[in-house]
Amino acid sequence: MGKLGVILVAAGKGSRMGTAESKQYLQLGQKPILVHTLQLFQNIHEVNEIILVVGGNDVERCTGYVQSYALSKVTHVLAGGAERQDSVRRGLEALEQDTAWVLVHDGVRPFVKKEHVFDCLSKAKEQDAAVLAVPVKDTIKVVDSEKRIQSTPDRRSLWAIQTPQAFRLSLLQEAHQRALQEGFLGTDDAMLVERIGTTVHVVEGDYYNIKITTPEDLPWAEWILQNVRGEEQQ
Ligand SMILES: Nc1ccn([C@@H]2O[C@H](COP(=O)(O)OP(=O)(O)OP(=O)(O)O)[C@@H](O)[C@H]2O)c(=O)n1
Ligand SMILES: C[C@](O)(CO)[C@H](O)COP(=O)(O)O
Repeated sequence: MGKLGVILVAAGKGSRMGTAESKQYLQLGQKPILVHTLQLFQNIHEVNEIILVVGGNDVERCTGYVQSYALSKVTHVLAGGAERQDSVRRGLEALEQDTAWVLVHDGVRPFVKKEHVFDCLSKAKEQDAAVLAVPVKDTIKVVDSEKRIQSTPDRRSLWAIQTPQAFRLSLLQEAHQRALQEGFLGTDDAMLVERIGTTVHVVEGDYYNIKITTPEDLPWAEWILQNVRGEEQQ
C-alpha cells in the first residue's frame, strides 16, 4: 500500500495580502490560518506524515506551533525556496522512504473538505495524479499586454485548480527533477506532471476551498469558518 505524506507549503511572502505579517500567520478565528490547515491534515487518519515548509525566519515559530498544538504528524519543519516549486521540492526530499503517495497543499487553503481530500487521493491511486478543482463561474478571456481581448475559451472546458494535488510519489519526484534540470517553472505541481506526459485528472471540490490571497479574502474566510467549516472540523 505505501504511506501517505503531505507537503504543506507555507513559505511565501504573501505580498498580495499587503500585510507586514505573512498571510499564513494572520489570525482566523482563534488561531493562525496555517494552524487551521495543519490541524485539518493532522486529523485525517490516513495521513502518516506532514512536511511543513515555511520561510527561513519562521522555522522556529512553526516548530513552536507543532509543540503547542500537538501536531504529532509533522515530522519536519523546513525552510522553503524562492518559488513555490522550490518549496515543494524541498518537501519531497524530506519524505520518509516508504512513502508511496503524496498530497501537496497550500498552507493558506484552510477550508478544504476532508471528503474532497479523500476523493482526490482515491483518484490519484487509480490514475497516478489528480487535483481538486471547481468549474469557473465567470467568462474567462485571453487578454494581451494592451488589455485587448484576444480570445474567449469555451467556459465549459475551464476549471479553477485548487489543492491538494495528489500524486504517486515517484511520479512527482520525476516531474520535479525534470523541471529542475530543464529550468521549467510552473505555478502548480500538476503542470510539472503534465509536461512529462502523464494525464492529470480533475476531481470536483467546492468553492469554499479558497486560497487566502488578497485582503478581500479575509472577511470571506471568517464567514466560512463561522458558517460552513467550523473550528471543530479542523
Ligand atoms: N516560495 C514560495 C511561495 C509560495 N509558497 C506557498 O504556496 C502557497 C500558495 O502560494 P501564494 O498564495 O501565491 O502565496 P504567496 O506566494 O505567499 O503570495 P504572494 O504571491 O501574494 O506573495 C502558499 O501557502 C505559500 O505560502 C511557498 O511555500 N513557497
Ligand atoms: C497551486 C495553486 O494553488 C493552484 O491554483 C496555485 O497555482 C498557487 O499559485 P500561487 O501564485 O503560488 O498562489
